[in-house]
Amino acid sequence: MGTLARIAPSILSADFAHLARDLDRISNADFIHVDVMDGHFTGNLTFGPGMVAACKRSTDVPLDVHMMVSNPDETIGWYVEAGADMITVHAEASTHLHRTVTYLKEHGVKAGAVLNPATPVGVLEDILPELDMVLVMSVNPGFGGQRFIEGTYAKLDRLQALCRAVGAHPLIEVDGGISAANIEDVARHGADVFVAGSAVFGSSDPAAEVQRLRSLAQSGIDTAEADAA
Ligand SMILES: O=C(CO)[C@H](O)[C@H](O)COP(=O)(O)O
Ligand SMILES: [Co+2]
Repeated sequence: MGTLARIAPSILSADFAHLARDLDRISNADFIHVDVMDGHFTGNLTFGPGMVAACKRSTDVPLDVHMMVSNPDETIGWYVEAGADMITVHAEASTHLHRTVTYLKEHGVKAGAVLNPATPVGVLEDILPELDMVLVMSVNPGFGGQRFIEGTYAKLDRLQALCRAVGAHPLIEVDGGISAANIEDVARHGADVFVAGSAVFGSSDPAAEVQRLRSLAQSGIDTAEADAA
């Protein structure tokens, strides 16, 4: 079987006053994407481990915790304890990425690294074989509802080439400005996990939007795999 498209709605665009209801509305998602921001690495402040633990109590969907924080090594244990299934840390913020990835694996948590739009894929070359996921930011981190940066397509191509060169097979997640208008193209360039905040929660039927995005992404993945065969 070929690669499966996975949709990770970002609760950054949920109604925080009705979080359990909104999590229920996306129970067909593949991951719940939790954007942790510290007001320092990003110009915005969002969730801490209490929110991750609350999500864990409210949904069976695996939690994909995106840590947009300075010095992630200092606080990553909080999110492991809170029940994160996958944690991604920014390459720009982590001074000991190999140690962090090793720590996560030892604690049974999937490990990923994130690249800001201006960070070249080459910085991950030596750690790629250890990673469960690479998250490519297609906006500058901090806020939902931003416009997708078109240079992401070429960056995904470079990441695919690097993965092939080192024999690594991480999931490739893309985050920021993903919608029905571009998800098929993003999938054609090698992504298989798609974060969508405003597109999902801006819809009157979030579950139907998750399904629509997944079908479009799957068709992009299938096209790319047929072209490569
Ligand atoms: O990490 C993020 C922002 O830093 C969010 O995950 C992202 O922006 C999702 O929101 P949208 O789909 O509305 O762009
Ligand atoms: Co995110």
